[in-house]
Amino acid sequence: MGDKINRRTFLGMTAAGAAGLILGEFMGKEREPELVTPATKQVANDESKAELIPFYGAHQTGVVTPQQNFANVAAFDITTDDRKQLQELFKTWTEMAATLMAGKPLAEEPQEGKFPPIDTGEQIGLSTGKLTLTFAVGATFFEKEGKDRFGLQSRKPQGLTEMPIFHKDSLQEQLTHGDIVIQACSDDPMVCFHAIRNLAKAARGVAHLRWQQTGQLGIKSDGTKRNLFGFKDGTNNPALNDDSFMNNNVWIDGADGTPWLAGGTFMVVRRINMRIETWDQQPFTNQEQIIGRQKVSGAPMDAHNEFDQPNFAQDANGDKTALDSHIRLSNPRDGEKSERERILRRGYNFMENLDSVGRMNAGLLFVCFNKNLQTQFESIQKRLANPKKPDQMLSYTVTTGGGYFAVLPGVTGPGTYLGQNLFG
Ligand SMILES: C=CC1=C(C)c2cc3[nH]c(cc4nc(cc5[nH]c(cc1n2)c(C)c5CCC(=O)O)C(CCC(=O)O)=C4C)c(C)c3C=C
Ligand SMILES: [Fe+2]
Repeated sequence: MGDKINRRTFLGMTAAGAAGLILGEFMGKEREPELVTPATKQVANDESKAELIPFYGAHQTGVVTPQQNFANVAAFDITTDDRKQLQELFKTWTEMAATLMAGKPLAEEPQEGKFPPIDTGEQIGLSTGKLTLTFAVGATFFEKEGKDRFGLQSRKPQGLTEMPIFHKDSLQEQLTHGDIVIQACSDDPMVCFHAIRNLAKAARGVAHLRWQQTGQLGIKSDGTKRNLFGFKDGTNNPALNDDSFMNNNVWIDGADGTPWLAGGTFMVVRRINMRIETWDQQPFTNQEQIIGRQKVSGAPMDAHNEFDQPNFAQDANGDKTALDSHIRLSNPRDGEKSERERILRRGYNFMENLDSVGRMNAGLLFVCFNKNLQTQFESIQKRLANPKKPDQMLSYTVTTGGGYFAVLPGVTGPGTYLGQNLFG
């Protein structure tokens, strides 16, 4: 950081504004020869070997990006009622996200000794681990307790509500909803943490953290990863390069009635605690019946290989795949209707300390993306949580948090920012 910034101005600004100014200066210098310190050199060397995920594009990253091994999902409550400050925060976050995903520090080193560091520094020397940052807004961003908070109420996407309470849910207020959510994913959990920490730091005075949830997958070079029930999870997800699927089922287009959201999608987050100890007492064959797939191979109950399709039409009574098994209720394969309902899942396992009664506090941070919350996620979820014929798995899970969010369209290039069409 040079001496160009008037310190009094810096100290008098909101943190978000100040960070924006500093970043703006930093970003503006990108084309000039950079000061290469041992720290930046180390990052550059590592990144030349590793892939960086490009920040700019029609869609945000972290949706169809192949899953990294770690996630940190953080929800924020907005604390200002000043629309301009909020808009400035989104500009700042845009620059920060572009910088972080490019593997660059948020401030040049060494930083000014008289002031708190701009960049907290724990990522120095680490590869970004294909860091992606995905920004989304909740229903209360637009309207809270009937109040049009920022003059944006009329822009609230149709169908964006607070996440309803489904049968057997036990939502905890401090783990649920939020005005804004940021999903950070990377192959290094420190990189996820660093990103969320610094984005939260830059938001001081404008928004503060409401909840934060980490998640992880087993580190495995290829193949479908497993959840904490020990089953392959993600087998029948759509292929990430299936553009036709993504355009039909995931990406929102202008025709959806919310032009500013074209290129975005809806994100569902469900923090689902799994009753690991109870599950572990279930016989092997029961576990397979509950899920509706073979445990080791991941194949359907009536087939041999993981990616074979089950034939439910030939198993009307559920002799092979139980009618109330998880996969049969999730996707009954009823033709066109089932195809239209399909979602893109991108969840992570979480494993925390014991809960207050000594059980393992572990489960699935379920994340999915879809074009229409009601006709896709909710339609599936209502079948799984139908009190008259619930998913068998519901006896082993309880959802304690999460929310519904609208993922903003991508930032197409420098000079534009996240949510520009929303504020504009
Ligand atoms: C409402 C959506 C879903 C929730 C919530 C959910 C929770 C959940 N799922 C598993 C484990 C598995 N899910 C599997 C498949 C699967 N799950 C959903 C939806 C929700 N799951 C769908 C749409 C599907 C695909 C069904 C299909 O098309 O066949 C599987 C099987 C392997 C796979 O295809 O991924 C497993 C295993 C857990 C443990 C869980 C909550 C804790
Ligand atoms: Fe599932």
